[in-house]
Amino acid sequence: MIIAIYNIKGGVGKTTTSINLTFTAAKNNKVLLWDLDIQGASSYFFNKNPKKRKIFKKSIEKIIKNTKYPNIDIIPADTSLERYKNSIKTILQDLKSLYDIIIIDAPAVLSPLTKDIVKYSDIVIVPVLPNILSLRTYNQLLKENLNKNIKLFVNGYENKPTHKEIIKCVLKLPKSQYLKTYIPKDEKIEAMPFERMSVVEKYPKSPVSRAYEKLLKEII
Ligand SMILES: Nc1ncnc2c1ncn2[C@@H]1O[C@H](COP(=O)(O)OP(=O)(O)OP(=O)(O)O)[C@@H](O)[C@H]1O
Repeated sequence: MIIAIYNIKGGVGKTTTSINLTFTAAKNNKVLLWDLDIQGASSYFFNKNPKKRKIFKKSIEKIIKNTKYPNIDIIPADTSLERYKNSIKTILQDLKSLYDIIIIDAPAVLSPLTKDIVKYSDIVIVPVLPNILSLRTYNQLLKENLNKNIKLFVNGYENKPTHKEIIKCVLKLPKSQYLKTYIPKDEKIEAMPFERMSVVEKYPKSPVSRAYEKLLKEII
């Protein structure tokens, strides 16, 4: 199954979600995390730096890196994303035969590449912050009509009136457009990059880790 984590808007939790879902999924599945964001934030968690790579000189399998986690492989960030032009569909088909779950950390732009990722993924999950503007950007993405399985979920939820209002707005959307699991705002998440560790790994029984488990279940 290919799960793309994407939003046109930046800073909404795409990398945070990619990393934590990767570790959650890896408990029972062989997982590939493909860091398609040139900033390389997901790669950073595995001590990998973005590279300029000539993908067409090598098959996709050759650029996959093992990690110290037996169930997690990664394709680290690549600064020359134009190399994937017109080839995403075939690449994803090839990768699908090698892994149970492929998680794509996609960049916050609406480009031919991200449109292809959205189009050829089995599900696109869209982290939205609990505010109206974030919901509005999600609608912009839906209007592109790229995939019928594009679902938002709220990230960074706090138990306060404005956030409760946003949840009410989400629950009024057609069921096909949202995941009902939301991820709470948690300081442990902000600390993740300091230790290059996911919260799921470090605090497996915390409410936020349980929320990621629930989110993955809902996705699958
Ligand atoms: N649920 C959460 N609770 C607390 N902090 C969070 C949460 N989700 C994300 N953050 C913090 O918000 C910031 C942005 O998150 P992240 O880097 O995952 O977003 P992004 O969408 O990948 O950003 P970019 O568009 O720059 O790639 C980070 O500092 C992260 O630690």
